[in-house]
Amino acid sequence: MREMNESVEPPVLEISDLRVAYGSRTVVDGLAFRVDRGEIFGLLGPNGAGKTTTLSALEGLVKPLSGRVVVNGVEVQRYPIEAEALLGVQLQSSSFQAELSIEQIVKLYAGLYGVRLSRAQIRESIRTLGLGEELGKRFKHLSGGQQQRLALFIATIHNPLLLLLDEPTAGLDPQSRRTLWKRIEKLRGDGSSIVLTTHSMEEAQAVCDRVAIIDHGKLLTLGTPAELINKHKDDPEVLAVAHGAVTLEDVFIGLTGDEIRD
Ligand SMILES: Nc1ncnc2c1ncn2[C@@H]1O[C@H](COP(=O)(O)OP(=O)(O)OP(=O)(O)O)[C@@H](O)[C@H]1O
Repeated sequence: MREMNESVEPPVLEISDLRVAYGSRTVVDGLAFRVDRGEIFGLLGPNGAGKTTTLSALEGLVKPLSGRVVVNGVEVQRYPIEAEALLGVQLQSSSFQAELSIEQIVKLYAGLYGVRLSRAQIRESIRTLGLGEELGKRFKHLSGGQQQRLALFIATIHNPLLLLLDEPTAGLDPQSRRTLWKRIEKLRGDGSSIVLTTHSMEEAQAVCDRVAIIDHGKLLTLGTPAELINKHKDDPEVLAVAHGAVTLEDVFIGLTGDEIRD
């Protein structure tokens, strides 16, 4: 029982009954979950499950058929500008201006977000990203890992409360993945909450505090990786795909099936 005077922190993100359709096709179908302060929350699902669409609705980029998205008490649909200031979104590499240098890109986005950074501060941030040597390099000439590191930095330049990352480690080698995870965990340590998608169940099991597995736009299960393994380890569909100790990947495949999605 909570004490009467105990203060309860509002969730950083709360979505309820979220439904999104493209034309007549409903691709997010009644999703509901909450994310607390300092959580790394994984949104998992096969190709086409509705993960990116859900993130787009959280960002206010697509208009839901129904449901509410509330970021730290601010309803995204009603107060998009206020909500945007609380959100950090990692842009795809293709969204950056390929011909600009790293320094120009940092300056540009600092300006767009209204963050005042001196030239020395910009250079120092770029150095701490491990990109000091690449200061004048054009974005298009950076490696995939360097581009992802820069994209994560830009997404967090205004210290957002909630960070939305769509497959942040896709296509990266193990070294770059580790570096990026360390940065994500540091951001969590500094007080941000993170919602991310990944197709790596191993990563999700290792890094996410809680995960939601969705398919066909519907929530199938939600909890810490250990809770989900415990809850589903005796499901016949999970046992059928497990080799030895049940993993989060076994739970994922058991619940979503093993047929390939388009
Ligand atoms: N702009 C769009 N117009 C019409 N249909 C779309 C659009 N964007 C996505 N879809 C469809 O909506 C469904 C959900 O797509 P979404 O990109 O949200 O899935 P996802 O879980 O992120 O998949 P992936 O893991 O492949 O990135 C898919 O069937 C997709 O083809």
